[in-house]
Amino acid sequence: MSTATYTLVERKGHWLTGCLRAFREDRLGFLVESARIAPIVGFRLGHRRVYLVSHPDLIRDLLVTKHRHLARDPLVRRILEKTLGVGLLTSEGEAWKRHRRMIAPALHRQQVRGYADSMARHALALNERWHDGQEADVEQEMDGLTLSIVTEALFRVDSTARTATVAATVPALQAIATRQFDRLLQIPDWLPTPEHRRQRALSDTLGRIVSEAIHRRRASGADGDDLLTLMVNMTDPDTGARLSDEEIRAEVLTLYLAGDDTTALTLTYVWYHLARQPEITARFHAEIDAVLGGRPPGFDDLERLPYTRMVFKEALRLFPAAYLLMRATAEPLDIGGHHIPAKSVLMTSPYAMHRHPELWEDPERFDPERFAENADLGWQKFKYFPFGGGPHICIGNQFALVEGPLILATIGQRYRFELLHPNQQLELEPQITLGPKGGMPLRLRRRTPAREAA
Ligand code: HEM
Repeated sequence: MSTATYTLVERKGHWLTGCLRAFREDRLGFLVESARIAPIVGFRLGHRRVYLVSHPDLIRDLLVTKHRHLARDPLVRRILEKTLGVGLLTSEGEAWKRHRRMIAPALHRQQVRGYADSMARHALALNERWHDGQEADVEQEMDGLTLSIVTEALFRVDSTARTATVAATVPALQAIATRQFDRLLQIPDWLPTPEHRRQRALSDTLGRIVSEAIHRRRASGADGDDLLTLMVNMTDPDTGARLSDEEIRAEVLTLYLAGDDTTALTLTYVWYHLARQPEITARFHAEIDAVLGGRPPGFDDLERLPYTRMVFKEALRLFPAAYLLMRATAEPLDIGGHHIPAKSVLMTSPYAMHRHPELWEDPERFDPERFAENADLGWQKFKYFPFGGGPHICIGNQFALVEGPLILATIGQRYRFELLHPNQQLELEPQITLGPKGGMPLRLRRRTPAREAA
């Protein structure tokens, strides 16, 4: 735990709204600028008192050492709860601990190994569907791909029938939650607005699919290895209790919401950068061609694809999908030698930290070499934390770290990507996650991998 005193600077804003306007108009700019002002920057967003923490030692305090004194941000929690119910992203205290303890083994790296073939198979199917010269919104394509992968990991045997409904429902629910996050004033939940009715209907549709699938698993005493069957059969190691249907339903929806577009966005940014940087693309192609020689990759190939993994990690640095982590203080708290009052919001931004000039050389450059095995990183934990840290660290991080490189290696063998025009620029749109504004239109070029395996 850090006991030193760190500088705190107050950002003054409008007497009524504080820094709300700057935060809404250019959220990333505001976070990056504030992170460079001081290790702790205090400001108001409307009536909410906020502190942005931007020093690795203090981020450790926030996520690890002092996590017991902090809760999820109540606004975020309320919006998510309407969509998901009470699951890993919305529960607190003992309830959260119990769910985490039970679900973590299902997403352990050795368990994820069992999903690797399906990850590559779905990417191969996309290769077959695409054609040379096609112009595609790569963000949408990656989103569809990761959605079908999560669906199969969750439902396995009966995933195909579910995919179409889920594919229409999950993004629509995500879009509603995003709009609600961005709103200055929340509309009371009990008001039967068209948006609330649609949100309820979509959530019910998904809930029905999950409930039917749970019912089938329970009725047949199924013994499969999909996530749903694992959840149905799970018992709490301490108490022997099982998850209820309602709890499983919430966890399935949570895994969809947290696990689908985060990975899809990271992949989207990789393809964008490969389209811009031919030297990196050439090295990437050389590695996958040499290691795979045209065959689809499997879990055991990952170890022999270090450059592919480095490319994925660098995209997670420059474009961390979870660009802003938030906590709320239930009681007064000391952070970095300063008194933080109860009911304040504490934030830290992986996006701002991953681009901090005091921590990274030439931080805006996309350079996978930073993650080379023998590179001298001068590592400080919490200078790079795309999956967060501490007890709430992303439970799907091993899933993403297997899925991402496997998709890159499968698609990279058959396609390369081109910008639609040489001065095509990327504009970011920070919502719940960090997406590209207007999608990611790119041209697909079919390629033939070198045949010989190393
Ligand atoms: C590149 C992909 C991903 C990124 C960048 C990412 C990022 C994160 C981050 C930063 C957190 C911590 C949030 C906080 O501390 O407030 C988190 C939590 C979480 N993530 Fe991920 N995630 C990714 C993929 C996934 C996948 C594939 C799954 C599921 C299959 C998943 C499920 C979750 C869940 C359930 C939590 C809540 C954990 C808890 O509070 O105990 N994520 N993720």
